[in-house]
Amino acid sequence: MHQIEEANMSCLNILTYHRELLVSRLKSVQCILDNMLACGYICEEEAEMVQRTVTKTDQVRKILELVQFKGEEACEYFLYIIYKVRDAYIDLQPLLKEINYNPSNDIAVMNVVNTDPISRYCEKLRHEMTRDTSFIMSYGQREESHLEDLYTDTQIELLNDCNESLGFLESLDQLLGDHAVFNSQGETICVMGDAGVGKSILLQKLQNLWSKKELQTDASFFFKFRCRMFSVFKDTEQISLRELLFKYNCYPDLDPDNEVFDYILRFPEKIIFTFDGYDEIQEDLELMDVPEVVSPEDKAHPLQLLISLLCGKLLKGSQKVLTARTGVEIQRKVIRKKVVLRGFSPAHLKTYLDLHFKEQEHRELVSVQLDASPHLSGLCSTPLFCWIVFKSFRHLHSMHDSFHLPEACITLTDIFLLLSEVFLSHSALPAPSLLKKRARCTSETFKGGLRPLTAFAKLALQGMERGSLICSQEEITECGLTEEDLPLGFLRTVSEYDTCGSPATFEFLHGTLQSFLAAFALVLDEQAAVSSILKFFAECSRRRHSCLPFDSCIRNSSKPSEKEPFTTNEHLQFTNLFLSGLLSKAHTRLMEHLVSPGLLKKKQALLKSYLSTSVKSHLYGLPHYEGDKAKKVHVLPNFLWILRCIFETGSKDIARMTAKGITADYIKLGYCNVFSGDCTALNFVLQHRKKLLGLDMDNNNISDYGVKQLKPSFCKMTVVRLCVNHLSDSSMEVLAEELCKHKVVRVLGLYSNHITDVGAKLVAQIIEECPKLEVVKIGKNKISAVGGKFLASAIQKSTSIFDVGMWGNTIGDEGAEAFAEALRHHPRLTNLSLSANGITSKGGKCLAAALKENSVLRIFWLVQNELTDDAAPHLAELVQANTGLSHLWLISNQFTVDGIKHLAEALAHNTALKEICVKGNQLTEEEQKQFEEEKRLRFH
Ligand SMILES: Nc1ncnc2c1ncn2[C@@H]1O[C@H](COP(=O)(O)OP(=O)(O)OP(=O)(O)O)[C@@H](O)[C@H]1O
Repeated sequence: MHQIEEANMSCLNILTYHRELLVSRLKSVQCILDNMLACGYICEEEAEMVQRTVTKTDQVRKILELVQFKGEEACEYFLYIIYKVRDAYIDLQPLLKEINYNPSNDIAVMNVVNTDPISRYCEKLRHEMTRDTSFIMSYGQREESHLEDLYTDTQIELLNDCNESLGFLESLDQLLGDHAVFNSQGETICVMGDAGVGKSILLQKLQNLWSKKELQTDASFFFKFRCRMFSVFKDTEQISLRELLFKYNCYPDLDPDNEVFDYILRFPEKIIFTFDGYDEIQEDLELMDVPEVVSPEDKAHPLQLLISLLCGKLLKGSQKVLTARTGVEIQRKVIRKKVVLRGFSPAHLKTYLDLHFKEQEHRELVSVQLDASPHLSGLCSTPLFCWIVFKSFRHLHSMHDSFHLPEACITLTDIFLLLSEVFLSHSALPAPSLLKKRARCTSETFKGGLRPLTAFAKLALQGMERGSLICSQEEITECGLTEEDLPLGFLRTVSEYDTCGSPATFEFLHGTLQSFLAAFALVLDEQAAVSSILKFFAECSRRRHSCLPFDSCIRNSSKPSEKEPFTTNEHLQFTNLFLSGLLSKAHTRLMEHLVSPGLLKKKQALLKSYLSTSVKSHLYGLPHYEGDKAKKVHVLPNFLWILRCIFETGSKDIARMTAKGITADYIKLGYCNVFSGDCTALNFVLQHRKKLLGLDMDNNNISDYGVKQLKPSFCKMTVVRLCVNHLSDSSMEVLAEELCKHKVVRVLGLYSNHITDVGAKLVAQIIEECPKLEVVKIGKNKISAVGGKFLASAIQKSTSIFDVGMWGNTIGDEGAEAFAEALRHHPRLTNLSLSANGITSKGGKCLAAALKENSVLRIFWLVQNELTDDAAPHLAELVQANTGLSHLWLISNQFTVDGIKHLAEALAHNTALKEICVKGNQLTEEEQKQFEEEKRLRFH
C-alpha cells in the first residue's frame, strides 16, 4: 500500500490490514500485556485469558481481537509499545517504517515499561558489566582504583596479515570497526602483546564502555570470558552453549519461554565476545581431541564450545575479540584483523604518571628518575611493570624518608622484589599514618614475612608444576596459608569460576607474579635436591610445541607442526629469569637472611655453571651461514631468554664468556620480539666483545629507550639494522653521536620508523662523517624535502656510499632536484630508490638530466611517483645516453602509450640496460601489445 494512504489509515485498520504479519512476527506477548494492563486498556481477567491460550500465535490473535475491540486508542497504544520497545519487537520495525509510524502527541506522553525478557536481560548484562569492570585490581582488595581514574591509552598498532604495520589505532571504537580488516570472512579480532602490556585492561575498558553505552556498536549482548576459566573443567564435563553464556555471565530473569536464548541464536551479530588470555589454555587444547560442535543445543566440553565459537561454527556472525601473548599462533583463516599492544609511549607514560601521583613532589621525584634511566623508562613502557614501580614507590616513600628507586640498572627481579616488600610490609607494620617514618630495612621485612612468603611461593610453584594458574581454598590451606595471610595482596579471589556456591577459587595477582614466587620457592626450598632449581630450564629446552589444535579444528588435521618454545612456556621462562635474578650476587645479602648461606652458594654455583654450559651449547647450535661479507648467525627467540637470564644474574663472567662465544661477526635478531629492556641485556653481553660486530634487529619493538641502552655497544657495530622499531629523532641523536665518534659503521638500516627532517639531518651527518658507510635504508619515515636536501647533500659528499633507499617519504620535486645534484658526478652510488616520494615530471626531468652525467648508477627506482609523459622524452634521453644504468623501475606512474613509445625507441640504442619496468601505468592490454617485441620493456 502506498505510504500516504497508510499514514491516513486508522491504527485499527492497520492492525486488520497487517494482521497476518503481526501474528507471525510478534514474539514478546508479555510486554504487550503488562503495558496494556498497566494503562487500563485491558483487565486482569482478559490478560489471563490470553495467557491461557496455548500457542504464541493464538495469544497474539487474542490480543489483536481485544485491542481492536477496545477501539482506536488501544490500537494506537499497541503500536506505540512496539515502537518503544525496539529490541523486543525488532522483526516489526520494518512494518513501522513501511507505515511511516509516528506516535501522536497524546500517545507519546504515555508510559511504556519494558518488561520484555530480552531487553531486561540486556539491561542486566550492562548493569553487571559496569559493576564488574569499574575497578582495576590493586594490592588485595583494599586499594582498588577506579578504571576511569587510572586507565591510560597505550599504543595499539594495527597489523596486516603479514604482520606489517598499518599505523596506530586512534580510538577503541576502531577496534571493532571495519578499519584494517584483512579477512572479511574471519570473525575474530586478535589483540596480541607481551606479558603485562595491558591486554586484559584493554578488554576491561571495552567492556566498561559498552556497559555505559559509550562504545560505537549495535551489539546488545556482551559476553566476557577469561580463557583460563576453561581449564577449570574436568575432561569429562559437558555443558551446553546456553549454560556457558548464562552461567558464566548472567542469567536472564523471568524468561519462561527461553526468549533470550532464542533471540541470541537468531541475531548472533548482536553479540560481542571477549576471550582473554588464549595463551593460557594452549596446552589444554593441545592435549584434547577437538571435534566440531555445531548445534547450539548439543552439550560439549567448554573448550570445544570455545573453539566452535571462535571458528564461527557456533553463533556465526558474532564479534569476537581474543587476546593472546605475542607469538601465539592463531590460524589466519579465522582472524579478521589484528592489533598488537606496544605499551606506553613517552607521552602516555607521562599521563599515567600524572594520574598515579596526585602530589607534585612525587611526580617530580619519579619523573627525574625516569628521565635519568632509559632502562627504567623502557621497563615502565610495560604498564604492569610501571604500575608496580609507581605503587611501590608511593608505598615505600610514604613509609620511609629516604626511599628512592634503585639507581643502577634495575632488573625485573628488583621490580618484583619491591612488590613483595610492599606486600610483606602490610603485615609487618602498622598503617603508615600511625607510624613515625623509619629507616627502610628490606631484609627485616622479608625475614618478618618469611612464613607467608614461603607459603605463597610454594603455592605458586605447585601451580606452575601442575600448569595451573588457579588454586583452591584447599590448596591454599595445605601450603600453610591462613585467613590473615590472604589480604597481603599476592592472591585475589576469582568469582567467575565460583558458580553454584562451590568454594572460592584464587589466582595470583598476575601470572608474572606467580612465576616470580615459583622462582622464590626454588631458592627457598631446603629439602629438595639442589639440582631441582633447574627443572624449568630443562623443561623449556625439552619442549617442542605444536601449533594449536584450533588450527587442526579448522584444517581437520590433527598433525601438529613444529613451533619454537617461545610464548607457550613463557611463564616458565619468566621463572628461570627470576631465579637468575634471585640467585644473583646483588641479592645474596638479602637471600642469606632467608636461606642458609651454604645452600645458597651451592644453588648460585649450579645456576652459573648451567648458564655457562647452555650458552655455549646454544651458541654452537645456532644456524650459521656465510653472508656476502660476514659470517652470520641467526639468533632464536630462546636465546633471547638466555640473554635476559644472564642480565638478571649480573654475572660479568657469564656475559664475558657469552660475548666470546659469539664467533660470528653478524648477529640477526630480526622478528624476535626484542623490547627496549632487552637492549640492556644485549648491551650487558656485547660490552665484553672485543671484535667488531654487525647487529640486525629489524622488526622488533626496541623504541628510543632501547637505542639509548645500546649506546655503549655502537662503537663496535659495523652493521646497525634497526628497521621497523618505533624509533624517533631522539634515537638519531644517539646514533649520530656514537657512529660519528667511532666511524666503523658500514650499513645503517632505519626503514619504517618515525624519523622526521630533524632526524634526517642527523642521519646526513652520519653519512658525511662515516667514511665506511656504504648502505643507508631510510624509507618509510616522515622525511620531506627539507630532510631530503640534507641527505642528498651528504650523499654528494660521501665517497663510500653505494646503496640508498628513500622509498615512501615525501621529498617531492624539491628533494628530487637535490638528489639530482648529488647524483650528477657521484663516484660510487650504484643503487638508489626514490620511489613513492610524490615526485612529478618536474623532478623526473632534473633527475634524468643529471643522471646522463653519471656513469656508476646501476639501479634506479622511481616507482609510485607522479611522472607523466612530460618526463618521458627526458628519461628516454637518459636511456639513450647509455650511462651504464642496468635497471630502471617506473612502475605505477602515469605514463600513457605516448610516453612509453619514447622509452621503447631509446632502448633500441642501449644494449647495456637490462630492463625498464613500466607495470601499472596507464596503458590498455591492447596498447601494451605493440611493445611485445621489446622484451626489456616489462609490463608484468
Ligand atoms: N591502559 C592501562 N592503563 C593503566 N594501567 C594499565 C593499563 N594497562 C595495564 N595496566 C596495568 O598493568 C596491569 C597488567 O595489565 P594486564 O593484566 O592487562 O596485562 P596483560 O597484557 O593482560 O598481561 P598477561 O598477558 O600477562 O595476562 C594492570 O593490572 C594495570 O595495573
